[in-house]
Amino acid sequence: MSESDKTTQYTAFRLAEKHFKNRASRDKLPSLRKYQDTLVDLSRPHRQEDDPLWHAGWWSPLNDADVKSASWMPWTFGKGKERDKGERPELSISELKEIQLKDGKVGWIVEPETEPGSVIGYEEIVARNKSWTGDIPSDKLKEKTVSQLMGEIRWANLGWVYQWSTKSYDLSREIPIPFPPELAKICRKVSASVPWAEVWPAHSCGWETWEEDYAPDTGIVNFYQEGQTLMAHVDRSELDPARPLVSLSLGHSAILLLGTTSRQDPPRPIVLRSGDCLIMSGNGRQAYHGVPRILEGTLPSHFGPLETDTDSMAAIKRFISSARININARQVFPPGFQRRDIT
Ligand SMILES: O=C(O)CCC(=O)C(=O)O
Ligand SMILES: [Fe+2]
Repeated sequence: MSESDKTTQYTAFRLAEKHFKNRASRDKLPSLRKYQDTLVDLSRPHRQEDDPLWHAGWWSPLNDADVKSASWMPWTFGKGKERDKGERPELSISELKEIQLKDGKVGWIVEPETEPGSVIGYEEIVARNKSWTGDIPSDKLKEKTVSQLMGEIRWANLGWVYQWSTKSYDLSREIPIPFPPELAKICRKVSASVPWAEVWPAHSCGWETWEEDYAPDTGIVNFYQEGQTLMAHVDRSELDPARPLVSLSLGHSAILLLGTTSRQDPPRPIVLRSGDCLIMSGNGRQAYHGVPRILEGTLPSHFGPLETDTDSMAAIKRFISSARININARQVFPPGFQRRDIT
C-alpha cells in the first residue's frame, strides 16, 4: 500500500494527532508550519525570553525536521540570541473574536463547527451510568511502590467518580467524593467573568442563568507524563450538554486539538500553558478534542525546587517536573436534578 493510500485511511483529526504525537526526531518539538494559520496561542507572552516554549526551541527552524521546503523562513532574520532559537513568528489569532472579561482580563472565542447537543435526559444518563461496573483490579497485577504508581497515575476523581473507559459516572454511590469548595469557587469565578451574552448572542443554550447557578460538582484531574496523550473524544455524560466545562492547565504546556462534530474535519491546535483556562460551553461542548502532545522542556521556572519547600511541595514539584496536570471541572447535575435512587 502506498503512503498516500495509508494517509487517506486516516481522518483529518487522526492525521493531526499523528503529527503532534510524532517523537521520532528526538529533542525536537513537532513543526508548527502546517498548522500556523489555525494555531491558537492563548497567552503569548510579551517577552519571548519569559516563555518556556521559546526556551524549549519550539520556534526554532531546527524543529522543522519534517518539512523539506525552504520557502517559509521568517527565522532567517533573527539576530543574536534569537538566531539560535529561531524567532517566534507573529501567529495571527485576529480572526478570533476577542472579548473583554468582566474581571478585566482578555479572552478569545474559538467557534468550532458544531451542532447543539441534545439533552440526554435523566433516564438515559442513568442507564448509561448503570453500565459502570467499578474497577476490579486484575489479580495479575504486581505490587507497586507509591513512586512507581505516581508515574502511572492517569486520572483522579473529584465529585462523582468517572470511568474514562466507559465515559460514565458511578451514580450508584449516594455520596460523591467531595468537590473541593475552593476549586468550585475558582471555577464559578472564571465562569462568572465571561460575558455570556456576547459569547452566545444568537443562541439560548441556557447561559442566562449560569452566573447564578453554575456550580461544578465533578472534576477529573488528568495526569500526563511526557509522551502520554488523550485520544479524541466528546464529553457527553453530563445531564446538560451545554453547561460550562472549566479546564485548567498546570505544569508542562500541551497541544490540545479542537475539532468539530466530525473527525473528518481538520482540528485546530491550541497551545495550553500552565495557568491557561479553557472553557467549553454551548455547542462547543460537542466538539471532538484531545491532547496529542505534552511539550517537553516547557515547565515554567517557578516549578523549580527551592530549599524552603515543604516535603509535600517538594513531592509535587518532583511529580510536575515531567508532567502536566489538567483539572477538568463539570457540572453533572444541573439545578432541579439530583441523584435519584437508581438501583
Ligand atoms: O487535558 C486536557 O486539557 C483535556 C482533558 C479533557 O478533555 C477531559 O478531561 O475531558
Ligand atoms: Fe474532554
